[in-house]
Amino acid sequence: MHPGRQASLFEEDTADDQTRNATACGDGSGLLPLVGSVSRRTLTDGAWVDLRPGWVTGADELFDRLESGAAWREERRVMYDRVLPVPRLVSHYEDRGAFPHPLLETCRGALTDFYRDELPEGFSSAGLCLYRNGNDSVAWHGDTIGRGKTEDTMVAILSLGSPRPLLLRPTGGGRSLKFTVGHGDLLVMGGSCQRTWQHAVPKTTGVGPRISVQFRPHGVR
Ligand SMILES: O=C(O)CCC(=O)C(=O)O
Ligand SMILES: [Fe+2]
Repeated sequence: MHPGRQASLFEEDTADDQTRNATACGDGSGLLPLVGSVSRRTLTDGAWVDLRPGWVTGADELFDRLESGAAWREERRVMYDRVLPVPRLVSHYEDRGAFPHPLLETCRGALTDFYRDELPEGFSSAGLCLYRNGNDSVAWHGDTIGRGKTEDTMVAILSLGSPRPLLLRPTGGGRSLKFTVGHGDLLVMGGSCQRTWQHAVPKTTGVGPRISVQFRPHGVR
C-alpha cells in the first residue's frame, strides 16, 4: 500500500474474504458485492445516504492510474450565484466507453444493477476530483446543475486515497453530519439530497492525495 494511504476506515472483511468475493479487474483491483452490505441512513425531507465501506479492493493501482492518467484540469464552479475557482483538479467522462480505467465501468454497471428499482435509467457519467493535499477542498453545495435542481436523483461517490471527511447539512440550516470516506469506500447520496441537503469536503491538515469518483445519471452534474 502507498505510504500515507490507509485502507478503508470501515473495512470489515478479511483479506481472504475479499479475494474470494471480489469481481476482479486483472490488475489486482476488484469490487466486493453491494447486496447485503450497503447501509442506509435516512435524512430529513426525503434525503438519504447509503454507505458501503471497502467496496473496491486492491485500489492502489486504480488510484495511481487515475492520478497519472486522467485528463485533469482546474475547476471553476458556480457557487452562491458566482463563478468561483475550486481548489482541486477535475476530469469529467460523459461517455462510459472512455472511462480512464476499466474498473470504473465495472463500478458504474454494478451501481446501475444494484439501484435499478430506485433509478431505472441507471448511472451514466463519471466525474473525477483530485484533492492534491489537505489544502484542496470543495465548499458547501448541492449538485444542482441539471435535473438535480428540481428532481430526486442519485450521486454515487467512490473515494480513493487518503481518508477525508465528507460533511452533509440541511440546506435550510441545522447540524452537519460527518462521514469519513476512506480508500475504496462508497457513499451514495439519494432522494432529495441534492436539493434539501448540501455537502462539502473541508480543508484538512496532514493528509495525502484523495480522488473522488462521482457516478451520476445522465443530465445531472
Ligand atoms: O469529493 C467528493 O467526494 C465530493 C465531490 C462533490 O461533491 C462534487 O464534485 O460535486
Ligand atoms: Fe457535490
